[in-house]
Amino acid sequence: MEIMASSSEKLLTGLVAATFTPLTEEGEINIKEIGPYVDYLTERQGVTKIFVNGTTGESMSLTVAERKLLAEEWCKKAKGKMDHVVVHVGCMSLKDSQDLALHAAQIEADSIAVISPSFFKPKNAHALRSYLKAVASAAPNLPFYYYHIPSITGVNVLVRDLLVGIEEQIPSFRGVKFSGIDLMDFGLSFSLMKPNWSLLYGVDEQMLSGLVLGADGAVGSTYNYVGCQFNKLLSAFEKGELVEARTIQFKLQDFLGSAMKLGFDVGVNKQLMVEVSGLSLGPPRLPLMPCHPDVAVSIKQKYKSIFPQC
Ligand SMILES: CC(=O)N[C@@H]([C@@H](O)[C@H](O)[C@H](O)CO)[C@@H](O)CC(=O)C(=O)O
Repeated sequence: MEIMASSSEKLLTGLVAATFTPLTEEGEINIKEIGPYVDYLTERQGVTKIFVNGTTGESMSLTVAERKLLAEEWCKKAKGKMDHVVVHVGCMSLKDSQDLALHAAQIEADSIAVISPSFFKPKNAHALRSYLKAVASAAPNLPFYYYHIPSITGVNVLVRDLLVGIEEQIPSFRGVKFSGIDLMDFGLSFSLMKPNWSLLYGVDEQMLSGLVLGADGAVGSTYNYVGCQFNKLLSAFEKGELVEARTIQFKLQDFLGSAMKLGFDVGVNKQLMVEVSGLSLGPPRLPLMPCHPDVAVSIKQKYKSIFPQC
């Protein structure tokens, strides 16, 4: 079995934006918007790590060919400007995931992440580990992350159960993107962590709680447009300035609380990114519905009142 050279490998830490997928108004991939998107994140938000083709990127609504095109363009445009590109390669079919994992290695992505299949669900940690191992084997030299998001997949295998012995099954395993709200599972997972793994938290409105428990960083959709504030939260936390860190966290909770009352979902979130960044990202793909203009305007007003400097 091939073992990764790990001496030069950096831990995945800090803020990682889960990117939206730019589409044209007709619903095709809008590849030309990716360059400006990378510049917006690095120059305006101070975000230099991205998680592409994930939930926010509507990966499960895209074809394998579209996902390859996107992954390739994100890697190309991020080169020399960003520090890390994680390509999410999870699919319903193991073969598709293996194909995408191999492709991610060929285009020199920094790492891959895999969500659990959710039509036929793994029944337990052993089944999920076996599935992840089969995907990872297609790209054995790429750092590999499990993407835990039970609210969407309906797969409730505890991360602390999944991690048991996983390094023997998947030598390229490097950690978890934990987009769940079970902070006990998150906390107990740390006892199984290896020094070269990262545990990244994925519920933006509770990021500070994740940090308090030991999160190495955070992956989320809102870091696309409030990354500048959340970098401040991270540095306040690192300096032990908890009051400042809480103040920023409460602001995001205030903002998202209002957005949720208006039906916040990936479609609304995407439109908000359009309004805030000026990028042309198009509508979401069906079955997600485009955001009603009045909703976007009202959420943007709230956004501007809370985050005037972003
Ligand atoms: C369910 C969901 O979409 N969760 C988001 C969060 O960033 C979420 O949008 C945020 O916490 C607001 O609820 C991320 O965890 C998803 C994500 O990182 C991804 O797009 O892969």
